[in-house]
Amino acid sequence: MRTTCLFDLPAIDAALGRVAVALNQDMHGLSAPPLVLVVMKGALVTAGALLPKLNFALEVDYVHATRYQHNNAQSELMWLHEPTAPIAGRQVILVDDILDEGITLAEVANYCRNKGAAAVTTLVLLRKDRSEPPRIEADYVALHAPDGYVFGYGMDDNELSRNLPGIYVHTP
Ligand SMILES: O=P(O)(O)OC[C@H]1O[C@H](OP(=O)(O)OP(=O)(O)O)[C@H](O)[C@@H]1O
Ligand SMILES: Nc1nc2[nH]cnc2c(=O)[nH]1
Repeated sequence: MRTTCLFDLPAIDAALGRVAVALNQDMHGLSAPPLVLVVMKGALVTAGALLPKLNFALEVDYVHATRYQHNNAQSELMWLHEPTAPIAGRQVILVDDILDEGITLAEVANYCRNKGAAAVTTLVLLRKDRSEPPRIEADYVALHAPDGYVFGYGMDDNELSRNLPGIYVHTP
């Protein structure tokens, strides 16, 4: 099996730059700093690259929720860490690495709404273009990829390869 690079670092950085410009415009002039919630672990690298491109006052916290083991989706989302920052009444910006079936992002967004978030905005590095639509669409999408398991730039391949400097797929 070979490994093929879908997006290298300059392509990812340029795409994150484009969504940052849009987010900066949309969040300009808010009355209170929004809460950026990073969905661990996959969004760690995306958040690290995105945050310095944002030019408005914001607070950062994280949620750790997972539903993929050994590259396969489980039906249940497992919550490993809930955010500690206050959510009620705030604008929340969810940052995740990948939107696949959309179950993770939909459940985390619902969690925030149930905690009383004033608004929930979603941003993903990569939207996987599957035949079935995801449960939720992201408000900001940096890149699109065809269906197939991707890894690198925070995304794991059986828990490895999150450190790869690009987004990759296995090809026969
Ligand atoms: O749209 P979905 O089909 O729900 O999949 C997307 C989720 O899957 C990955 O997380 P994973 O559960 O693999 O945990 P990880 O972030 O620790 O890798 C990814 O980081 C997203 O959060
Ligand atoms: N690493 C990784 N995690 C995912 N979570 C949902 N889809 C994927 C994928 O293609 N790769």
